Amino acid sequence: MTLVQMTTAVSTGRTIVSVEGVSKEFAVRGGEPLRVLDNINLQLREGEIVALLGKSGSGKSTLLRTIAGLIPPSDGIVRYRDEPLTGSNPGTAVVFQSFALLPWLTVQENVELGLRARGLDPDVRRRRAERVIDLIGLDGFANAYPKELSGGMRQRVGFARALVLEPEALLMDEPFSALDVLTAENLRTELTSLWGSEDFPTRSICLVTHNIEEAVLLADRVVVLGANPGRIKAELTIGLPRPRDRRSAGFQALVDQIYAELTGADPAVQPEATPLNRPLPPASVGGMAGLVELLAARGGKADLPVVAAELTFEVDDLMPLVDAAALLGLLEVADADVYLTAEGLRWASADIPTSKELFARLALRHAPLVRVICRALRRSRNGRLRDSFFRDLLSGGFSDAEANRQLAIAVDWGRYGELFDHDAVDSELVLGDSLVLGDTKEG
Ligand SMILES: Nc1ncnc2c1ncn2[C@@H]1O[C@H](COP(=O)(O)OP(=O)(O)OP(=O)(O)O)[C@@H](O)[C@H]1O
Repeated sequence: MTLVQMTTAVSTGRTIVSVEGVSKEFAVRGGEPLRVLDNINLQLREGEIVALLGKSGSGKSTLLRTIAGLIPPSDGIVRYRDEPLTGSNPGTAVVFQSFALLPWLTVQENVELGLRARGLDPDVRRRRAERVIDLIGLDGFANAYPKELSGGMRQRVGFARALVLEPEALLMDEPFSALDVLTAENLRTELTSLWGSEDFPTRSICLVTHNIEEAVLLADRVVVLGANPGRIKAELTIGLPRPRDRRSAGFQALVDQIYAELTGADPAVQPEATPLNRPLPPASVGGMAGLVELLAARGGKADLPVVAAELTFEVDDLMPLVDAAALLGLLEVADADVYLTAEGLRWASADIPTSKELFARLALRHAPLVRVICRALRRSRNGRLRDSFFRDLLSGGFSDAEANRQLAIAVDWGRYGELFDHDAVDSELVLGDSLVLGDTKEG
């Protein structure tokens, strides 16, 4: 782990939650357990906002749920105010990405829900809920039902429902990511000003995000998790004064530095690549081609935050494309710069048949799921296999939605390389006629 002190030290307040040597494994149907968290040590202290940042699948949500006491660690201990947890964490409340509101209850009833579970008197419940509804800008909506509210207002209810419990530590799992850009930005700003106000009961916030800018905007400390299994790769103190200016040089330097931490290979972990431990980043061939062309037009090298800003995207929006192209060996990442490799340069200037052939070779070499599908199809009787066969294999390590997504990405890549295609009528994958398939080494 690297420890990077950026500016002044932040709060040295008392520890509210302490995560000590926590590991978490999930059982996998018919396979080795999946180790999602590995020896995590982390403290949430009074007076600080901590952002947990990491790529998809690095175990951020699992860590948050472990801190909340919603799932027990396989190893290690989580303490609230020095006491080991025996169930849900009494000092925390969680805001979820999906809002998780009960549609048949009004705003007021949704907000009161957690207080009801704590057995509070109805009058006390009502008064506390009204106060929070007011605080979070929902006054006038107490009797509305969730379906009558916009996404931003629904997430306000999500916040109110957590805050009414007056948690010492507020845990938030990508609370802004289901909102449109402007609404998300407004809510972030409001959260910052609530955090600075005297009547805000919460002493510490732990925010899960995969958005680097959001982490730098909000947090006092950013904890970067690496994947397979999730380990703390780096910890950065963000000492920029609030309110923070995304365009300032200091802000951008931190974004660059965290980007480098996030994409840098973790030398301690070199697992054998399989479809389950090396998922395909969600990027289409067209998207990768666009990125590679853009880099080629700049002489094969670019600073990612600059490219993102020019495209009016955030760096995080480009990351799946960058990850996918890096996985295939089309580009390399060093610090915040991306460079086309020799293969990347060839691909950028190839005619279509050459481009397809090169892509097929790279996908077979570097994309485990593409390789596994090709191998199975070549060994099948007639070059065809039901898609549910692969979906079932993937569901050993992924949710159903993620298994479908992995298969869809593999089909997009396989189709472009003419390695295989999907026959939607018969729900089968069908071996393609790429010349590359004749190369026994790759098959
Ligand atoms: N209950 C579970 N059973 C089995 N595997 C699980 C379970 N919960 C999470 N996982 C697996 O653990 C890994 C980490 O998941 P987690 O949701 O914690 O990651 P994350 O970093 O929050 O990802 P994202 O940014 O995509 O939400 C994933 O491979 C996921 O499929």
